[in-house]
Amino acid sequence: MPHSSSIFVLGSLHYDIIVHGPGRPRKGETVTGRAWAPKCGGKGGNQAVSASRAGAPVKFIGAIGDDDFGAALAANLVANQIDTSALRIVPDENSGMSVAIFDDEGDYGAVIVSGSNLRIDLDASASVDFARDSWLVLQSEIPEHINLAGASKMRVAGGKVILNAAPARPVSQALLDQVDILVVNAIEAEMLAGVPVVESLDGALNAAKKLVERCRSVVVTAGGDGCAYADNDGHQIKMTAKDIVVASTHGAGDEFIGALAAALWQGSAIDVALARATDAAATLVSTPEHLR
Ligand SMILES: OC[C@H]1O[C@H](O)[C@H](O)[C@@H]1O
Repeated sequence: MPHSSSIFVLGSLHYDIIVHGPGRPRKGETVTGRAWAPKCGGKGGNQAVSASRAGAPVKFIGAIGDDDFGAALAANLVANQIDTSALRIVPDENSGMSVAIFDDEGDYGAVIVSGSNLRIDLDASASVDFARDSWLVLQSEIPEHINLAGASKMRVAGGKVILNAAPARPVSQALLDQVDILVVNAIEAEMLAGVPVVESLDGALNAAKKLVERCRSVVVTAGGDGCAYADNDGHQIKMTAKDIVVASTHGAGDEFIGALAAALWQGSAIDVALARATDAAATLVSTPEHLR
């Protein structure tokens, strides 16, 4: 494995506010919550931190506003040994942010405001030096044309591309043609496959087999059950997750993606990489937010 290669995460940074309350308020209602906590997030940021903690060198390509939230998001990347030389400050825009409201059952709903994440400028990031044996990790929280430009550039350089098509939105075939591994959950799989997907290991495998018509290889996650993989060489894997007590599922998919990318960058075979990703997500989900 050449030392010049890295994992590049091109994506979103959000300053997350996590609210724990009795549930989401209805129209016109004010409810009293139990606790709140700030957290550095965004699917891109979370995946970068996960990959770095799993032992890979990570460079982040993104954009923050010139505000305290942006400064905190950048500092969090640096604290996690992530190279921020391709992180741009957009002077006239707010940093991205998200509010997630958890109910007492541990389920949540969230609102994200993209802000500076919509202003990522790949061309202005002179320090983006994609190389052979590198991996590019993308999500669906930034404009698709930026994902497509990044994916095309990485493929030309001879590297590999992972697209976590989250949150659910349509993805063009032009982008999927540049992707080596597509990772989706059941909801995202339904949108991309155009058929209902049952959240179970068998449901995930069926969806992965269907989505291979659109992308070379596909991972469909199935929550606490694990995940399934299929590729256009006919390989299929069902990976069972270990039983855990759920503390919070917030960011579980991101932990999975980061660990998957790190394992693949380290040269692991896909079955080993999926096992590591599944374990990493289970560990995160069983760890209370304040201990992460
Ligand atoms: O996957 C969790 C992430 O999604 C949203 O982007 C939030 O910012 C949060 O950190």
